[in-house]
Amino acid sequence: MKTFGGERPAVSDVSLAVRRQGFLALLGPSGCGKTTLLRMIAGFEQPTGGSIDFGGRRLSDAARSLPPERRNMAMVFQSYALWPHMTVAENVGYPLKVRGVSGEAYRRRVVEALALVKLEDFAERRPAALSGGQRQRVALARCLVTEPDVVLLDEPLANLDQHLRKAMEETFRALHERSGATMIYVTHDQAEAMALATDVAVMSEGRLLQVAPPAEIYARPEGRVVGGLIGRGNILRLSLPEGAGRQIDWPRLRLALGPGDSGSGDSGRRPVADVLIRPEHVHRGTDGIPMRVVSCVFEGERFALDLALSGGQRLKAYSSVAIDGGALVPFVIGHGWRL
Ligand SMILES: Nc1ncnc2c1ncn2[C@@H]1O[C@H](COP(=O)(O)OP(=O)(O)OP(=O)(O)O)[C@@H](O)[C@H]1O
Repeated sequence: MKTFGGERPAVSDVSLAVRRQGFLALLGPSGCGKTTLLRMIAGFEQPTGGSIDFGGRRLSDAARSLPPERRNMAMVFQSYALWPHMTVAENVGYPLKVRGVSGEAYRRRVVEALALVKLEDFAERRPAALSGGQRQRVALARCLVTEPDVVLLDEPLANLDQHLRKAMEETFRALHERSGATMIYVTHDQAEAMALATDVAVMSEGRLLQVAPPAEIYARPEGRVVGGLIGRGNILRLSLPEGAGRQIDWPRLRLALGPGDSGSGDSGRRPVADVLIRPEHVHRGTDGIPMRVVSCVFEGERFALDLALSGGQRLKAYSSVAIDGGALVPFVIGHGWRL
């Protein structure tokens, strides 16, 4: 828990076990407390309640806190904070100098760290002569040179363009495999989190909502916030019979969407539930129910459809062919997930 004196704590009720050598992505909207949690793990902030342990050792609680330099962790920030007057090799070697490493050991470790991020040929350049992605890789090498147990990354790709982000994702994945470090990665980009992480933790308003591997959190999100944040899809309000389970199949969905309810969910006869429908589970089919195609947008590899149900609720779907806007077409929903 961390309170800065405001009414609501920046972080509260976060109980989280990070898998050793795992890659945990901390995901959530702006201001939800991701950075504060990361800074507490690093030792830059002290919790006002609760505690943080690492490998059986207490790092901090409200009474005391081990200083950051004694945690064997390294943090990479959004702004790379490289020293402009130093070469790439000098920037990377700086943390070793501070620790009193010199001579052959110093040279070997700088070369190894530069090789990890594939910047061996740039050792003598100054940061000003590098691209954004290369600068970020220098910052990464500087953080890995001390062989930290834990690498903390605060939106490290936020300042890069879309193309570079993709390339850097590859770098992160490879680095995670080769370095053996446990990584904790803050982002508000869910696609990035899903692509990189072994586990995704979703936060909202200072609280931890769910922690699970990417495929698990995508298929079985808990609640509207996680369902709305992870992947694409729509949340329908549907009246379902008691004990319908979490995975709702097409016969049940058809009944809930059928004449009478019309998908409005306000029949008043049965409890109303939030059901997440992924676009890849919505298909054209003769045994489907008619939906109005509101728009059909070409996305390169496919068309993205916006569909309106008779009760007014909306669905996304994909199609390999274009469908005229305004057409009334039967669609089947393979299954949905009750949130
Ligand atoms: N030093 C501070 N003093 C007072 N309030 C703070 C401080 N640091 C953070 N907060 C508040 O704590 C809350 C969580 O902030 P935090 O930076 O952890 O969010 P975040 O999820 O990392 O957001 P973003 O994605 O925008 O960086 C916010 O309401 C913020 O205003």
